[in-house]
Amino acid sequence: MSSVAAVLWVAASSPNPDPMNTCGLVRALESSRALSRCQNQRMDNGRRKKQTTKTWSVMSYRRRSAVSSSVVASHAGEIALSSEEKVYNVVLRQAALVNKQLRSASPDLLDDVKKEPQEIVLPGSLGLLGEAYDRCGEVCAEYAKTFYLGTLLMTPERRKAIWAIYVWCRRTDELVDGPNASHITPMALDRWEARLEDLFRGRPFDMLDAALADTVARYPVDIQPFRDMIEGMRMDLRKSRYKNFDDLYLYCYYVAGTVGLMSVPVMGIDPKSKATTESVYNAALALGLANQLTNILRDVGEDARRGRVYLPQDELAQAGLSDEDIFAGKVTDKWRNFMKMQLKRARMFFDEAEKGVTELDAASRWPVWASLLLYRRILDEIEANDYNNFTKRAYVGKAKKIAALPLAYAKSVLKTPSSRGTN
Ligand SMILES: CC(C)=CCC/C(C)=C/CC/C(C)=C/CC/C(C)=C/[C@@H]1[C@@H](COP(=O)(O)OP(=O)(O)O)[C@]1(C)CC/C=C(\C)CC/C=C(\C)CCC=C(C)C
Ligand SMILES: [Mn+2]
Repeated sequence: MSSVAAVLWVAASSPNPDPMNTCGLVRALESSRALSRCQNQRMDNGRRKKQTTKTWSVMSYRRRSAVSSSVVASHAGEIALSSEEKVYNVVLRQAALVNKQLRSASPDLLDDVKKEPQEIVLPGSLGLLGEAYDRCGEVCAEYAKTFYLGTLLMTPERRKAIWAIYVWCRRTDELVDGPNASHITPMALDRWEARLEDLFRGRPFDMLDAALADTVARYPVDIQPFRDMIEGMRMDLRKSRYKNFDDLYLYCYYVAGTVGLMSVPVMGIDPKSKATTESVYNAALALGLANQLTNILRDVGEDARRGRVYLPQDELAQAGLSDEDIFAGKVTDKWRNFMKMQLKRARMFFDEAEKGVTELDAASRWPVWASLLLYRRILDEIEANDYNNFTKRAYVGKAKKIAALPLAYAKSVLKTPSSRGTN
């Protein structure tokens, strides 16, 4: 197994977007990923590849609720894929990449999984990769303290990789949500995507990209969810209304479901798990969707003040509501009833996600349970605010947050794959 050298080149004057202003001079890093490849192979050894069959529970809820059909017939009579089906193809692609890793008997399994052998070239002085990961950890600790603490339970290799993914997601979000958001154009997002393609080819642009380049070379992480998150940011630039849930589903997948698909290849699946790889990825997707739906329900007033209504227009109309009611911001019975339905759907996605957390590698379960419980609590707070999400921000207080942590820990140790069905 060869150790790999990597180059990180950064031009301070480059036109490339740099959401966290980390551009510096040309740097050189070297990484030896031989050891981690072996560890990585071990992590899923013993887990046999399983038959992939779709679990349709959330989808069937959507069918029952007649919010939108799964397959949409176009005017020309062609069958167009629904958002769920488009997204499901990405789930299958990611699950296939992981399964390919499981099947591979070669110690150089990742070179086998990835289409071409990875060589990250970082000219100049060597050995800065550790520094790059440390910086990712600092960013993570600064932006998401609880989550950062949770990652400390993971193995050092996995924790660093999750930090690198977190930082890339945060930087991507900052492009459209950060202080320079008003200057961001679709062209800037195209450049950000070109940087992404480069880092997946082992040509990172800066230090933080180099950490991610190293991560995606070590773990079976597909590029598509990353491309799709950028697509979500493009969507945010060009669109401020969602005609139905199918439309909203795609947006939620782009900006949050993708995070689940990026994270699980690093977090790992418990070798004792009897679940299919695909079902675990579906659960990861569901947690991202649940989080984003919750985010949308919490921020209705704030978004309206920015001229944005993420709630499905057809469902608003069915409830006898319109954008004007949202801009007026009055909590009426119509609004309460509408919100009850929205909360119910978000909770169904959380329920779907729970099935998958149990299947994760033991050390990864706690941070995921903590994030799930804390985010789901926001829905309870919306209820406690009598559905006033126009002027009150649903917030989980410190005491409730702290109380959720041991509960998350208990779930992560008591709900194990082998005791599934009994808990
Ligand atoms: C353990 C854990 C939570 C790991 C995920 C780590 C990770 C890579 C997080 C990246 C998050 C991020 C910066 C996303 C960018 C887009 C974004 C901001 C999405 C919203 C997050 C909430 O952030 P916030 O409340 O700060 O929102 P504002 O920016 O203020 O508007 C999202 C709502 C989505 C985040 C989505 C997740 C954390 C998905 C989690 C799913 C998994 C980790 C998969 C777990 C596996 C199973 C099997 C269930
Ligand atoms: Mn945001």
